[in-house]
Amino acid sequence: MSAATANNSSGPVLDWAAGHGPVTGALSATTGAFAVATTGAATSMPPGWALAVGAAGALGHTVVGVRARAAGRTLATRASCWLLGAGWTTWAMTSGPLTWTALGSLATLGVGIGASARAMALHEEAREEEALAAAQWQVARELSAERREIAAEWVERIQRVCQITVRVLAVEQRPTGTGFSIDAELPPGGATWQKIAGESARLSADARLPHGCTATASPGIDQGRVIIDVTTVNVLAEERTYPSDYSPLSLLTGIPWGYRTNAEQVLAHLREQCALVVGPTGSGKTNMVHGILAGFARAEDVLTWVIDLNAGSAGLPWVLPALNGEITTPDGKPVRPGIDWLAGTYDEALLMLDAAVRVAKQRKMRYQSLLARANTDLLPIGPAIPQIMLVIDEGAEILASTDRQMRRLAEKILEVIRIARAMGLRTVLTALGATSSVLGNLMIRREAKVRVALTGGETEGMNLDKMFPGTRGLRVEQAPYKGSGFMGTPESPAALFKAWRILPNQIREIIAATTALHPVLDDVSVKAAGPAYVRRWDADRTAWMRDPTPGDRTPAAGPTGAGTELDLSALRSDHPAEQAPPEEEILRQFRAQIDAQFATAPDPHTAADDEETTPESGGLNLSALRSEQDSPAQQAALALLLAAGTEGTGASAIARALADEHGTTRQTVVGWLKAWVKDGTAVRVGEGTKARYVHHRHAPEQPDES
Ligand SMILES: Nc1ncnc2c1ncn2[C@@H]1O[C@H](COP(=O)(O)OP(=O)(O)OP(=O)(O)O)[C@@H](O)[C@H]1O
Repeated sequence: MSAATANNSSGPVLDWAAGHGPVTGALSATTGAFAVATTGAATSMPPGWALAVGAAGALGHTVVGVRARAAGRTLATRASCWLLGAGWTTWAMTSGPLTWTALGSLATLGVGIGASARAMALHEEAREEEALAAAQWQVARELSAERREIAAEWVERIQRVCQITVRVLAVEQRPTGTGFSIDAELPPGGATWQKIAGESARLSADARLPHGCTATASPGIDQGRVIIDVTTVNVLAEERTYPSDYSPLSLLTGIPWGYRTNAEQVLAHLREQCALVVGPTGSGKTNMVHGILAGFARAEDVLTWVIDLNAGSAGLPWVLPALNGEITTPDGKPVRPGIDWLAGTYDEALLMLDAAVRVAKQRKMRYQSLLARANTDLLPIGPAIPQIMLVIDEGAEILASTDRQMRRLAEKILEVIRIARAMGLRTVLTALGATSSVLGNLMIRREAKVRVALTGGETEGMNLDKMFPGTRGLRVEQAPYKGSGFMGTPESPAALFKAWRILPNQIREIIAATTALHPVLDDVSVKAAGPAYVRRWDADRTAWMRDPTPGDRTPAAGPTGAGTELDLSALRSDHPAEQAPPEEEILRQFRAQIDAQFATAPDPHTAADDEETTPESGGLNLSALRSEQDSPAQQAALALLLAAGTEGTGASAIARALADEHGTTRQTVVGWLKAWVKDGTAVRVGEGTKARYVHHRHAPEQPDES
């Protein structure tokens, strides 16, 4: 009976597990012992029973304590309470518990237990923490046991497959749980990381990795080390949209073009390199070009010029929403196109390439002193002197063409590639196939080392060995998904990758988000590029973009629905009542075009200022100027004003720059500047001889728009 009572932890006396404080704990031990002793004496219980009660109490406590994860030393104290109590009980039962000696000794025992328990309370707290740390250490130990297991497995595998005995220094597991990386030391005697890289396919097969997962080797911290990245989850199979972080990028720190099998971004470093993107029809090439243009749009030191002779389809989604005034910045201002120039026709492409060659040559001459000062032969590219990235869709096919006209374009493309590296003009060429006419070209082989092969499951014309010479173990079947393939750069050896999916809506979002980021072409380059550049958004030059061939457009449903595209005649009739009056709509679109033409977004006049927009009232005076005085000289002057950035410029400087080509006098320029200040296009800053004019985009504060 007593033993049963002792084992019953919910009993009134023997309940040690119910959160005793130091005193009640001791009391409960002593009173419990007293109760058993009195009961035992009264019922003539044999003294051995009491000992059994104590032992049972101690045992019960240990079990409960273990369940409650009490610290080891606390358990010992609790158990000893029981054993002490049990010893007293045995003695008292034999000598009679109600003697003073017996009671006094029980009280002493209780106090002793109480004191010990008080000390224990403090100790317990510290001990709990210690225990927690120990538990964590245990987890870490188990983790490193897992790492040790991975290390042992791969040392053995590399030995068996590559006949190289490496020593693993570290195993890092990816937080995303998609695989791990092994940092290993190569054995002395000439083993290289390339030898392991060459056996990638066999290692992957040996490890029975899922499809799309690889074990790839790359150089370690020095030539005696190797990093082996093992992917265990196939991230290439899933569709990932272009990251929604549109923060500014720089060409100098690399532009992300997609992600690797370990879900890490892969960067293209294009300050000196050209790029070649090969992808057969349906592989996701157009989508990838959009991803590339998105990256360039985010770069503060890049202006993108696009040539796409397939009706400009690669570039149109980056231009039309801005040209048509369909989108605005978050604060309601019109936006600049996401690219700086789009050539969709042969003639426009020729103009662009000629301008590019002139820019390269002029930069070389005019920036001599800058190069000398900076002690470099590479033009210091930045927001003030941006790099021009020429993206030529199916450019490789232009290079391979035997057509006489195409050969002219090809020669100019090759000239840009050949002469313009130091001066900050580089190309991204796409190709339908990695044909020998593309890769056989020495200039491409030498200058275009940023390479992408989009396979999308296509095996035809996919000569990966030629695309990525020196890299073995790449197999087309590893990348059967659209938008996936291989990418290699001088910084990042060729390996599996996938481009992000990007849809027209996101392109529009990026155009709006990056409009203020785009640099302005430097003065030297604007002058070199000449009217061909300054007038690139002219109505006659962009007429092809506005060709109303149905279905040949981006999904351009504008804010007012049907009729918002640039079919101006359509705007004059049949308007639903809720639409803006046709005149306003026409003017709004006209403004947007002109704004885009001069790359002058944001428009100082919002749609609400429509009374300002009639030519008579000045409005966006560029419109008025277009009709009355739309001269190349004036456009060049405006371009110079823009190019002058926050520094601004003056009438004399502009007149000097225009004198040779246009014969413009200072007096004329003064007249223009005054008109521009009046209509808000320019802001006059400084006084007296320090007075200068700043384009409103670069003005310290937006000018008052009234
Ligand atoms: N990165 C990607 N992720 C997921 N799906 C993609 C990706 N890229 C492309 N796709 C899919 O593949 C289809 C074809 O893509 P895209 O039009 O870019 O290919 P393409 O090679 O340019 O073909 P075409 O030359 O016929 O236009 C897309 O409609 C889309 O469904």
